[in-house]
Amino acid sequence: MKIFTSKQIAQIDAYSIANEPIASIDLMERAATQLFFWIEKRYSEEQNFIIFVGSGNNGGDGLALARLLSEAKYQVEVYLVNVSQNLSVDCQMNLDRLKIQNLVSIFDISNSNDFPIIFDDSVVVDALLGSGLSRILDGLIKELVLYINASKAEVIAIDIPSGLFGEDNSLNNLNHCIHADHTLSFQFPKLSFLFPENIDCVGNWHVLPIGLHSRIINEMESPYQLVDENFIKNRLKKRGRFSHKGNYGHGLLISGSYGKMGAAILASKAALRSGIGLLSTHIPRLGYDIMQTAVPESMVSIDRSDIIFTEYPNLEDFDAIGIGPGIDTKHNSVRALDELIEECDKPLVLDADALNIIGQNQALKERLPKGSILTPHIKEFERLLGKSYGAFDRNTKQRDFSKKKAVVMVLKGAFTAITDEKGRCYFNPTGNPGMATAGSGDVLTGIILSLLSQGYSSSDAALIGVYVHGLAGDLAAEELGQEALIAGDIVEYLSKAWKKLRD
Ligand SMILES: NC(=O)C1=CN([C@@H]2O[C@H](COP(=O)(O)OP(=O)(O)OC[C@H]3O[C@@H](n4cnc5c(N)ncnc54)[C@H](O)[C@@H]3O)[C@@H](O)[C@H]2O)[C@H](O)CC1
Ligand SMILES: [K+]
Repeated sequence: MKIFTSKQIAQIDAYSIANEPIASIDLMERAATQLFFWIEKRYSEEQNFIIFVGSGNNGGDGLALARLLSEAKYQVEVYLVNVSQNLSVDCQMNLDRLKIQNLVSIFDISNSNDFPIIFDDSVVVDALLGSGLSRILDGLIKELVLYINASKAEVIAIDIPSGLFGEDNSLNNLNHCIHADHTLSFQFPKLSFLFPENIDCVGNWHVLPIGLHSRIINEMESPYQLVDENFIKNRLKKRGRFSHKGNYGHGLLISGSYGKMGAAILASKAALRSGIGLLSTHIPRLGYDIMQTAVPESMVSIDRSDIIFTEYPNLEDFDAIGIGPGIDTKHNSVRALDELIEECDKPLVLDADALNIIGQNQALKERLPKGSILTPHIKEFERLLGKSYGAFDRNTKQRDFSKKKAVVMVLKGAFTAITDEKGRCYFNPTGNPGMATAGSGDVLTGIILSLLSQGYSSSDAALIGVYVHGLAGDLAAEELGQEALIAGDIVEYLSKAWKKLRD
C-alpha cells in the first residue's frame, strides 16, 4: 500500500470529489459511516461517548459520527472548540444536521472552565484537528489535549491524533498531541504512524476505506510504501522440480568470536532454513567443534586466529557474503574488513560489529560494493550516519544514503524501514516486541544472506528477509508468548513462515 503525504491525500480527496463524482458532504458521510461501523462492532449501546470537535472537516466527521451514534441509541455529548470562529462548510452542515436531529447535547468550549468531567469509563472521540493541521498546538486546544490525555478514558482519534503531523514531527512536542488508544485513519495510514517515536500518540491504528478514486491512487507517485503479504509473495522465485543445491547459491557467512559463537550458529541456521544451496561459515579456530556439532549442514572455513576474524577465504567461490554477527571490533578484524570491502565486488550483507567498525572508520562507508545491504538498529544507524532531529529526518537521511551509495539499508525496529538505491522506502508490518531479544538480528542476517545467495536482488532479499523474519517471530510469539521468545525460536518457526508464504 502506498503511503501519501497529507498534501497528496488532500489532492486525492479533491480528485475523487470531482471525478467519481461525489459531493464533499457525501464523502464526509461515507467516512463517518465507516467510523460508525468500526465503533458499532466494538462497543455496546450503553457506552457513552464524549466527542470533541474542531472547526474543520475533522470536526465535521466528528459531528456526523455523533448523529449516527445517537441514531443507534448510543449516549453522545459533543463539545465544540471553535478556534477559528469559522466552521468549514461541511462542518457547519453537519452541525446543522445534528441540531435538527435534536438527540445530542452540544456544548461550546471557549475556555478551560468549559472542559467537561471525563469519567474513566467514557470513550473520548478526538475530532479536533485532522490532516489540516498547520502549526503545533497552543492555547486552548493544547490545554484541552493535555486535559484529555490526563484522563483515564479510552481515546479514539479520527484520521490522525490531533496535534500530530502526518509526516515530520521533529519540531513538535508529542506530549501536546492527543495520545490515542486507537486511530481510525481514512483510506491510508499516515507516514508518521510508521515511526516508532509516535506510537504513544497513534496507539493501534486502523485503516478505514472510504472509496477514494483508484485511478489517482494508482497514478500518484510516492517513495513510501507499506509492505503486505501479497507484495512479498509476488517477489518469491519458484523452486524448480529439477533444481539441485547448485541452483540455490553458495553463501559465505563471516561470524563469531571468542564468547560469541552463538551468533554464528543462529545466523547459519537461519540461512540454511531459508533455502540456501550451500553455506560456508568462516569462524575463528576455537569455534570449530562448536560449529560442526551445532550446525552440521554448514561447511566451516577456519581463521588463522583462535579467537577473532582476521582473514577470509577466496571470494570467488561465493555468490554472496554476510559479515558481522559477533565478530567484535578488534584491530585485526578492522583491517580484515577493510581488505574485504576493498576486494569484494559482490553484494555484502553487513550487520552488527561490521557496522560498528564502519561507524568508527567512516572512510569504509564510501567504498561499500554497490547493492550491499546494511542492517543497523537505531544505535548502529546513528554511529553510521549521525544523530537526527527526529524520525522523519532520520528516514530522509536513510533514503538519501541508500540512493547516493546504491545500497539497501534496513533500519530495524517496529515497522522496519527498508530503503533502496532509488531512494524508495518500504515499511514492514510483521514482527513484535518479543523479537527485541539477543540474537534476533543475527537470524535476520542469515536469512538475507541466504536470499542474496539464491540470486534475489538486494532489495528483494532485504524485503522478503525482513518480512519472513517478522512473520516467524509472530508465529513463534503466538504459541510461546513474547516474553519467552528467544532468537532460536525465530529460526525454529521459519519453516512455518515460509510455508505460509508459499501457500
Ligand atoms: N482524507 C479524506 O479523504 C477525507 C478527510 N476528511 C476529514 O477532513 C480532515 C481534514 O480537514 P481540514 O478541514 O482540511 O482540516 P482540519 O479539520 O484538520 O483543520 C481545520 C482547520 O484548523 C485550523 N488549524 C490548523 N492547525 C491549527 C492549530 N494548530 N490550532 C488551531 N487551528 C488550527 C486550520 O485553519 C484548518 O483549516 C481529515 O483529517 C479528515 O478527518 C473528510 O471528512 C472525508 C474525506
Ligand atoms: K483528530
